[in-house]
Amino acid sequence: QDIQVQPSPRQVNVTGKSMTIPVAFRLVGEQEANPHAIALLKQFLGDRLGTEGFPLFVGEKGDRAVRGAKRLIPDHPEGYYLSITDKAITLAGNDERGTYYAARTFMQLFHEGHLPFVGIQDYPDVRFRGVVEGFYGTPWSHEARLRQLRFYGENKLNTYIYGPKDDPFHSSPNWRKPYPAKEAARLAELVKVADENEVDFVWAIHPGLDIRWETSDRDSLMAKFERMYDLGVRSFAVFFDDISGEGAKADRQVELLNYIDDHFVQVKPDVTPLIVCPTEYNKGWARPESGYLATIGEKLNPSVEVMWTGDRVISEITREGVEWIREQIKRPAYIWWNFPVSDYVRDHLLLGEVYGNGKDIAGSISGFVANPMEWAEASKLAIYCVADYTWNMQSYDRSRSWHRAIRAIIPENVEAFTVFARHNSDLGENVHRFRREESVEIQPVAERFMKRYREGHYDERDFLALQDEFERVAEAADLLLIDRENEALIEEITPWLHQFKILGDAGQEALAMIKAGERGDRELFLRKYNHVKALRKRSYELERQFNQNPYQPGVKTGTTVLQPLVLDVFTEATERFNRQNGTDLPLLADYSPCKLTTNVPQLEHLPLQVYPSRVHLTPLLEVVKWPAGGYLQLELDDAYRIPGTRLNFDVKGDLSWGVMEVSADGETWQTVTLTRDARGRLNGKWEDTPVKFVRFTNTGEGEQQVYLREFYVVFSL
Ligand SMILES: CC(=O)N[C@H]1c2[nH]c(C(=O)Nc3ccccc3)c[n+]2[C@H](CO)[C@@H](O)[C@@H]1O
Repeated sequence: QDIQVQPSPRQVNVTGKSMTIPVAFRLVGEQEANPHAIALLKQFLGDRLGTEGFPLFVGEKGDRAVRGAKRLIPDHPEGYYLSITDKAITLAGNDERGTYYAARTFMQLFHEGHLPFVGIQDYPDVRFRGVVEGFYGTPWSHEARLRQLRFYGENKLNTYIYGPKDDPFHSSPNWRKPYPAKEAARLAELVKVADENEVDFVWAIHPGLDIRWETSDRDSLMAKFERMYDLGVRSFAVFFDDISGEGAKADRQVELLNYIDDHFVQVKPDVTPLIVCPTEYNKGWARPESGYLATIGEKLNPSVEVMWTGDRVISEITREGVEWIREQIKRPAYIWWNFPVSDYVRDHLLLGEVYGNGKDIAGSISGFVANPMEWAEASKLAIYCVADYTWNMQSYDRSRSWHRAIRAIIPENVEAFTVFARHNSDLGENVHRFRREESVEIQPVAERFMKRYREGHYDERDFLALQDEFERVAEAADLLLIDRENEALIEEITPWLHQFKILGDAGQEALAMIKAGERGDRELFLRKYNHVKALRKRSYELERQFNQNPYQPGVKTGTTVLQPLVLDVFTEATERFNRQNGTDLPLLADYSPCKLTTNVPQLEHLPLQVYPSRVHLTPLLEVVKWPAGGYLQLELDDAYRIPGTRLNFDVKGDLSWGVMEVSADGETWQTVTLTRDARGRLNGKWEDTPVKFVRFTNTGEGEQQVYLREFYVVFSL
């Protein structure tokens, strides 16, 4: 009998027998047991609960109701013993949270009108498990946070750290100020719901950007913690990440932290250990010569938890890595795992499996919290898997957990969401060089197909497999776009679903180009060719319309395997068509809002990096010989304001020989004033009237030799 419990329990003894769910239950131990566990059971059992009925014994170790199970309760924090027999049900916690978790497990055992006869002894590997809302970008909404806390209760996660970088009352400028009444009331509600779900609501403060090491700021911080305590907060953190200067000084930080610990945490009867995110929070940044970590290890009160992101800011957590930091800080590290956070790849969704962290780290860490995406519902896939991983590492199975997560999050559209998540998991190139697998199953088929297609003899089975995958992509997008069971999730991912639909259609049409070309059906080929180009333009327009942000605007999907495959098939099929028909159809499927024309030979084939609201010329390493009268012109697909142009030719002295101009019609031109910044770059802007053309011309007498270090144009409607 497959007992499926999330997270995977440690020890399960099944008899293979079960009973029909009793029509009535009788709670025994209600007065002594964890009231949240009792409330949960009452809500779940509803009118099955009465004074008569099948006995359900609930309580903590030492309570009368479960004294018979005392020896069977695991002696671990949050551990529990659960037993279902034909005589009675026992839910016995080693502590209050253990009882709550026993109730959560009990609820999962109801299956198709039956309850299995089972004995479970269970407890978590990692002491503190959960989420740190610690990303840059739009903080989660209040409703999203409420849903998160209930999700953590369902998945035995016991920690939520509130630390959104862009909350001005968490960080600068208002960390010293109390929250306004409305925000304060919302935080109080979050604390209440967290408590009901046995989650520690940890309020974090991020003072380091402008803290002054004076009594006044220390008192401001203590006062803020008192305000948060009045709202019900019983767990606190101080984040010193991503700061420099005065705020980054280890001895000052330690002095403040020890003061808080001594005069607030240790004084209050019900506050959990203080947590700090240090400034040197990963090994890549740790500088032994700075003595920063040594100061933390030697001088910071041992009761203070110290966070750590691993060998790098974004990295997999290894046994070697956690042992190293444990030596430095003289205590087990409290892991801040930067996944599935996507605030540095905001155009991507990270919906893939949770993998790469050691299964042997439990004994060397005190906590493990995941930093999620700004997309709260979409982050639940990874959070569900982190709950499974941190509860029972040895039994963690990345694929099993991921599939279960999808079924838990969107049970009515499992297949469609599985297809969608499979192709939305890698980050693409990024500043942290952190990558994830994507499109794993179809990748070898795609690679083999393209190789053999280019060689002139692809396998029809590969063709059909790819066609089937693109059909599934298109189907999945449409099914999910009409899904109403998890509207909050669909609302978050809708831009990506539209992009996914376009990808599915474009893939099918690109493959149809191959068949049309093979049959010599020119008319059909051209129809498919034009359809793919239209789809790519729609994709571009969608990128400009949704998810606009100053960092990675736009909507990327299938970027590791499927998108490149569409472009490769399109190009190869078009090249063959051109050869067979003596035509010169452009080979690029990608729509570009910008066309480059120039009479400077070295710039003729310069690739453009086109983003939803700016276009960059690819820098050149060699010297560019720019003749007198030489020009470089960008023609945009529409009329735009040009809030920013920048060029850096790395030339000393002024650029009096050149002029930057704009035009609405390509006939009448206006000069753009360029000002040199501290780094010698020339910046300009044109916001008076929308223009379609931007050009730079050598209006001097002779050839100029420059380095094309940087040339970009920012445009906005
Ligand atoms: C501890 C930590 O990761 N802090 C922040 C953080 N900091 C960084 C940096 O890369 N910080 C950095 C890099 C270079 C120079 C200064 C700061 C990444 N992240 C996370 C992912 O983007 C972000 O969500 C998080 O708030």
